[in-house]
Amino acid sequence: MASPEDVVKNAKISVVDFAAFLDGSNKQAVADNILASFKTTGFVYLLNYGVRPEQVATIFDVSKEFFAQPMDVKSSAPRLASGTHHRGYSPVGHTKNHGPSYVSEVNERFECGREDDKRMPNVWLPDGKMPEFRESCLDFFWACNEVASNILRALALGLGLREDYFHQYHAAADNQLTLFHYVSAPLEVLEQNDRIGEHSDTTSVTLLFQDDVGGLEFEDPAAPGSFLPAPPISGALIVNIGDFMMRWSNDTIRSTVHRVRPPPGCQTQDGKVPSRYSIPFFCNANFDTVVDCIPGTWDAEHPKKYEPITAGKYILDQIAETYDGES
Ligand SMILES: O=C(O)CCC(=O)C(=O)O
Ligand SMILES: [Fe+2]
Repeated sequence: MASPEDVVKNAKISVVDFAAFLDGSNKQAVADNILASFKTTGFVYLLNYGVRPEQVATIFDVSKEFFAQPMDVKSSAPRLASGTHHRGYSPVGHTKNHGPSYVSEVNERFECGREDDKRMPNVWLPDGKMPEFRESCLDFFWACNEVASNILRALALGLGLREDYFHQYHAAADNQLTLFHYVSAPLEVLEQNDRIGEHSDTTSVTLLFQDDVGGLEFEDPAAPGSFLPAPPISGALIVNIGDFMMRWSNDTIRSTVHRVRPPPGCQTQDGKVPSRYSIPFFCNANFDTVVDCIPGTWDAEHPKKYEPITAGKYILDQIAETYDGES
């Protein structure tokens, strides 16, 4: 794993210690640093973001155990055929890369949300299979929801707004937790089929937990079309802004294109790139609340570029395209 110092030297993403925001000792300075990183790269690394390392380790263990189940077990919690129903298990090949090559992506995933979401009910394993799985996923979902709320408070302060400005727009927790398993595969296969293709997220903010394998890359804001690594840093969470927040901020903060490739110089095992596990948490504004450009992001000289919209309409229109709709 890279050290924070290496990342600061080699990449453009800031590494920010969130402790002084959470304990209230230096909120504004932390908020300003986070906002500055979102404006330049769309990403930030956060240290001391408020989740115990053991809780993160536990969900990675649970994820590994889930993906190690036989296919008939995993498939007994299938993602539904609708392209917009992002719940349950999707095997390798069920998503397409929307980048230049439009090939299948070499990952399997499990997606879930809050348990009382009537529009998109969760899809769990049948009773008796990994009995702790549901509770572990939901515990981690709510831990992530808390982290995201704190980041949105920092973002509001950075933007010169009331700290709870974003709260009312995210109170529904219309969020999604995804467990990803990028399967081990020969390098040639991964050179022709992305682990995850170039995309930007549709969210307000995304939290990304990754193991120590690496391979996440983001588009260099200074050189569109070329990518820089966002390597794992021990104990740090990666946070990135999504398209909805970029639009909401009248394009004053960036949603940056990113992808997952085999990590540069990775050691193959038996000619194969090692598998990788990651856990993104997609934090969305309430699907039913109309939002208009954030105060302070527009004025007579920088008029609003966008009409008011709900996150539900915006996001569902976009994610329907990501799945092939046949499975
Ligand atoms: O697995 C990763 O590192 C990135 C995942 C990602 O970008 C996504 O699911 O939107
Ligand atoms: Fe993403």
